[in-house]
Amino acid sequence: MKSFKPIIALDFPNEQETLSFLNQFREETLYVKVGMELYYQTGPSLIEQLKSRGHQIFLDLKLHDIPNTVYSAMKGLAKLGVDMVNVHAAGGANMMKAALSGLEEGTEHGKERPLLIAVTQLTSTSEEQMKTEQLINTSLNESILHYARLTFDSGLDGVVCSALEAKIIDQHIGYPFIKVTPGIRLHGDNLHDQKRVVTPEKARELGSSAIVVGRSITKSDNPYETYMSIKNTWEAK
Ligand SMILES: O=C(O)c1cc(=O)[nH]c(=O)n1[C@@H]1O[C@H](COP(=O)(O)O)[C@@H](O)[C@H]1O
Repeated sequence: MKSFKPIIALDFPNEQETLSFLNQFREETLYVKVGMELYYQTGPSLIEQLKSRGHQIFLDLKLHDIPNTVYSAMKGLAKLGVDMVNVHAAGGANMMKAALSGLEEGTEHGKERPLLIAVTQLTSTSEEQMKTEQLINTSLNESILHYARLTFDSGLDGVVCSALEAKIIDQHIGYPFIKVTPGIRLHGDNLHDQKRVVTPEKARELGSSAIVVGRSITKSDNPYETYMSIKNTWEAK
């Protein structure tokens, strides 16, 4: 199974804040996540800078549109040479297959295709919300497993879910299938927007392939030390 460093979510509003945050890490090469907040302000030029500093990149734009649009968008994103991208599994099997074709066709000859994963249920969603707002009348785990199966059958590399669901996915879906898990909180964190949360230790125990950590690092008093301590815990497998 591929092993990933903890992925730092660079949820910043501009390039300046992002680079000054990264400067604290000196020579350390990181796996970073660029999401909508940052990418919509900085676009491909920031991606180039991150690559030139040696960082690996998860470009988290969560595409969800008709298959043709997602195909064309992915074909363009493949040219950025990032390591991982994502879609929403709720877009359906045809959309996910179109995303994969776009990526395959857009990847430069001789280069590796970015990994493609699909969001199952956002980690900010509770079972109650899923039932009342999405009108999905199964358990949260059933819904996540259903989306994970659809993702696997569509040929993608893995899913985004909470580490709480990693085991059930492993039990029902063949390997290798990546479980990228945000919703990571440290003891003492005072952040309450995510609903399905676990600590890095617990995520490791539960079989997560990669943890995504944002504010617990970016808003900490000493981001470098917080990151290194999470990394040490994560790597003590
Ligand atoms: O796709 C994601 O990365 C994602 C999916 C999900 O279900 N939940 C989730 O929190 N994320 C992202 O993971 C990061 C979590 O940030 P923190 O809550 O600050 O650790 C954010 O950048 C979210 O956009």
